[in-house]
Amino acid sequence: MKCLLMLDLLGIDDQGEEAPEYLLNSLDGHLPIAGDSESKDYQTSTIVDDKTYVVEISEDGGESWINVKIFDNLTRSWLIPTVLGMKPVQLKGHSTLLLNNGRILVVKKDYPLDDCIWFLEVDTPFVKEQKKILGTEVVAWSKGVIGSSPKPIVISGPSGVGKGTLINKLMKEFPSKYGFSVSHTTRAPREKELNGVHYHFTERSVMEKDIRDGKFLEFASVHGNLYGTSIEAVEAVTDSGKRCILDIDVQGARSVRASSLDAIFIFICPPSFEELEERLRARGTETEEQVQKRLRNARAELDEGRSPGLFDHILVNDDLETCYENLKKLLASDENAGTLYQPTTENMKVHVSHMEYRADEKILLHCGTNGTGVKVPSFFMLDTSSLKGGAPGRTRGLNGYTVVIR
Ligand SMILES: Nc1nc2c(ncn2[C@@H]2O[C@H](COP(=O)(O)OP(=O)(O)O)[C@@H](O)[C@H]2O)c(=O)[nH]1
Ligand SMILES: Nc1ncnc2c1ncn2[C@@H]1O[C@H](COP(=O)(O)OP(=O)(O)O)[C@@H](O)[C@H]1O
Repeated sequence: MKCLLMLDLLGIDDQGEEAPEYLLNSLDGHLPIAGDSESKDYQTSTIVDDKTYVVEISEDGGESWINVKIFDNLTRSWLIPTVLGMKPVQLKGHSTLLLNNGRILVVKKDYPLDDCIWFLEVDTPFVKEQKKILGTEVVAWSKGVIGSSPKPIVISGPSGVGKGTLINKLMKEFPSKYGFSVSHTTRAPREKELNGVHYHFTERSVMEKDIRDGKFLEFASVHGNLYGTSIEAVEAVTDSGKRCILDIDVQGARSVRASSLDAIFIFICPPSFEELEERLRARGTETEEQVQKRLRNARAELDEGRSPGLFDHILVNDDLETCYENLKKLLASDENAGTLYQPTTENMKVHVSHMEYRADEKILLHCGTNGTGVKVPSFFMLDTSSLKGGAPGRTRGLNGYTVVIR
């Protein structure tokens, strides 16, 4: 059984002949763990170069969880990888299909389309980078999202330049369009700052553990405190259909640039260093010592911010209203560059039972039942040709359409 499935993935059938037209990996092809016919445990295997990635579901007492292990076909030994990202839960079965970009498509059995598509990244740029950093085998999960999403906006600039002021204006004028990524920080709250609104104010030890557990898209030590953007902070805003705004320092912007998050990067400059100093003092939220530290750091940030390749746009915040108008213009032109695809919810109430690879990065999903549980054969063509993002967040940009068989 196991052997058969692997041959399927290679595009060869059990007669040793080339599989026609597409690869078929049926959800009915779950592999009961050998020697335990009563077991509700399942596994699928996918060969990528010298390695076989085994995704297995274990069930116990109504709970189910998913494990990934790797068989090294050269050394004939098992490897336990570091697993990053948000993983699927409550699986009743699954099927896997190798895509050509270091990702394995994992489809949960008997779930609606908007909750059944997952990606296990095994050889993407993000995973390669993490392998180097961690020195272990790495795999990373991300949830697939049908339809495109508005691009997040990263705003950086030295302390006191007016980032918060500009972002507040934008959120006030367009509350249903923009959402703020609430960062975590170890710094103490300022007067009037609310936990969960301006920041998640966090103990350093807790934040360090969450960083180790892979919950952060980026983090940096800024002015002596730890700041970081959790993956969920960004994805929750984007999932709600809003354009996510990140107010992060230049180091954080660099990390996001290197991540899979497809964002627009804006750097805010002061008209002069003297003006920056004046604004920072006039705000009156920092001690003199803290002001001095922020000003020292500002010089380096201004140099870095202007370095080529990091920021897409630089705005000078001299007159506030002028800068705000320029920011709005810039965001409007960027918005128009991409058309948003939103599939109808009707398409998304079906339950998937099989999948087949077709040409042009399209995958045909066989959907057995409709939303009311009535058995009606239906098909959904999943288009993976315009994927955006990926682990450790969401894989967005999936397109699709129902297929009518006449
Ligand atoms: N890398 C990173 N920087 C952040 C994050 N949140 C805030 N910052 C940056 O940390 C710096 C200090 O922020 P804050 O203490 O609120 O003071 P402010 O700069 O005077 O507004 C600013 O440059 C913020 O952009 C984050 O999640 N990640
Ligand atoms: N264009 C501007 N001209 C004068 N003061 C400004 C301008 N933009 C912001 N400010 C003021 O400067 C101070 C710092 O702005 P803030 O938004 O808190 O900066 P940041 O978030 O970048 O640290 C605030 O008191 C704000 O009211």
